[in-house]
Amino acid sequence: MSNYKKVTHVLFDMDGLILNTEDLYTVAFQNIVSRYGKDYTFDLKQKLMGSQGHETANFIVRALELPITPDEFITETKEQFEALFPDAALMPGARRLIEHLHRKEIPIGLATSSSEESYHLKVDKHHQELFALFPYKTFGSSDPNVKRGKPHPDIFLVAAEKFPDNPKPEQCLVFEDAVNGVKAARAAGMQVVMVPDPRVDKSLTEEATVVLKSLTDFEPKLFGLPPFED
Ligand SMILES: O=c1[nH]cc([C@@H]2O[C@H](COP(=O)(O)O)[C@@H](O)[C@H]2O)c(=O)[nH]1
Ligand SMILES: [Mg+2]
Repeated sequence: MSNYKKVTHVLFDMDGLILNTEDLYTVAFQNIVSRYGKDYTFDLKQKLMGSQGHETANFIVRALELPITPDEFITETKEQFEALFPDAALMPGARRLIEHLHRKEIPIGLATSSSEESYHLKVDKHHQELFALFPYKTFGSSDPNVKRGKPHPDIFLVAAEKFPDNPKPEQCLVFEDAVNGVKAARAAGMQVVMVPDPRVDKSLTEEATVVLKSLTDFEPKLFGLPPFED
């Protein structure tokens, strides 16, 4: 018997999963903390991936003992993001999977911890057509219904409620790159396909239902979704 349960709806994380914005966050944050002689290590980054903007600012200012306020940190990030995010590239396999599910009329939703403003910076220049395929979008840092960032389940529960036919959590499959995102999806009662950064320690990927090196390796049939035809 298969360990995987059939799903009918799919929710996508964005940063580091559809778009390679994680490398850009690393550059942006390193540029800022370098001004104060600090390092934005992967260990610190992992703790922040999936959190909301204000949570990130509070955490990083405290963790690195920066001599600025969280609001000042947010102001500094804006300049970096405006320079870096418009040229964000797609992750391998993201376009093929999203277009496939759309073509097969599987309901898909976006569940990003980004703000709506940050979403537009990342998408408007090069990726509008692809993201137009998502009829339902949830922006964690902008949506008052998403009270807490990942690893809390709030965002996936709010995102699932947007589907008009009210799927149960177990009918939803989540795609995530981050440890906090996987925890959030599991806490919401959903199965989750994880495509982690290769630097993530294996012991931190164990909560995922499936762990893949790339979205190109995903087999929809495992979860009762229509197979690729190419
Ligand atoms: O190096 C970082 N990556 C990502 C984040 C946070 O994670 C969110 C993206 O999470 P997700 O992939 O779950 O949408 C970003 O909006 C940002 O707040 C961060 O703070 N630092
Ligand atoms: Mg992500």
